[in-house]
Amino acid sequence: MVAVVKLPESRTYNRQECITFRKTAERFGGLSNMAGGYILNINGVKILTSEALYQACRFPHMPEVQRLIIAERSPMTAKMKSKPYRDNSRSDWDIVRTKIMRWCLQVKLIQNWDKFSKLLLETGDLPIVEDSRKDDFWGAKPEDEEFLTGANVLGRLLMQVREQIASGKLTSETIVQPLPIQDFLLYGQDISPIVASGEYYPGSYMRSLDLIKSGSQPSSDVDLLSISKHELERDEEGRSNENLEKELVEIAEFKFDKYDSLQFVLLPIVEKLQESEHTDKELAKLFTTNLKQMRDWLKRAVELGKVRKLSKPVRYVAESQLPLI
Ligand SMILES: Nc1c(N[C@@H]2O[C@H](COP(=O)(O)O)[C@@H](O)[C@H]2O)[nH]c(=O)[nH]c1=O
Repeated sequence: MVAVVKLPESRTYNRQECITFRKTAERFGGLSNMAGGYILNINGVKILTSEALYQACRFPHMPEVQRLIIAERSPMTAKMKSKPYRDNSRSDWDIVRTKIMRWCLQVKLIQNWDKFSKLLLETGDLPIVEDSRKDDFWGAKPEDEEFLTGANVLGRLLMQVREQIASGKLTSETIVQPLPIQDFLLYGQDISPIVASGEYYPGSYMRSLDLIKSGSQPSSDVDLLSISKHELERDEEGRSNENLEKELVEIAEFKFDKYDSLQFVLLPIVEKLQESEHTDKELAKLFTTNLKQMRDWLKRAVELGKVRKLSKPVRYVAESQLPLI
């Protein structure tokens, strides 16, 4: 069955009454996905522009193509890199692309809060329009000197995000949740919740995904913890409630603060170290993060008494060999 995608209606904008942008060097050029200076970090992967992120989202099933796109320094070249593979974009691309674009903008905002929120708010309450020579879906095309016509979906999403800032729905502390769609992946791994600092939470996060997908979006660490509790109740795999209760206690004892959200990070690392000892380099590779980030996490795990650091050579092992789950 072929899904029929309803296209948003086209509108006409008077240039004099709008904020328009075409080139990134213009006054409001930072609103463009092509704008540099808004670095993103997804699952520990540095991505130079929201354009590269958006294009990479086409290919969750082709991590090698994602790598080609993300490796490009120029956003336009990143977009060009995706061109030969476009026919292989995820099969529901036309249905999900607008949601994905909104998510990309939210990530751009959260990880570049000061600069991007300021720019968005400087647009006041004027319509925002991407002035595009050829794209009247994301932008609007000039009719003449005065008017532009198009669906202007990017401009409308930017206005939505602006509204979310003004209403306090989005703040610098917001955790942007991954979209509740199938195969929302970067380099073969589920995309994790996004925070300003770019820290990410592999492993245990997976356990919350079913609930996110079922429509119950966790909004805080507390909610995510309670998800583990739900999981606990509906576990049918023979895992005893007692052990799962223990997991919850273990998680709670990590004493997270708002930015830590360490339950997502440390638990899988500790689990790994219960199987066997590992060096920090091995762990960084296993959890696809950089060495510095992994060392920070290990330091914290050692402080919390969950992991022991061994020397000569330096390696790590879980303090407790008891299964957490
Ligand atoms: N077509 C165009 C821009 N449009 C941008 O391209 C992105 C969407 O790409 P896609 O949906 O893959 O065609 C999105 O960020 C939109 O704003 N930008 C530019 O500088 N120059 C262009 O020629």
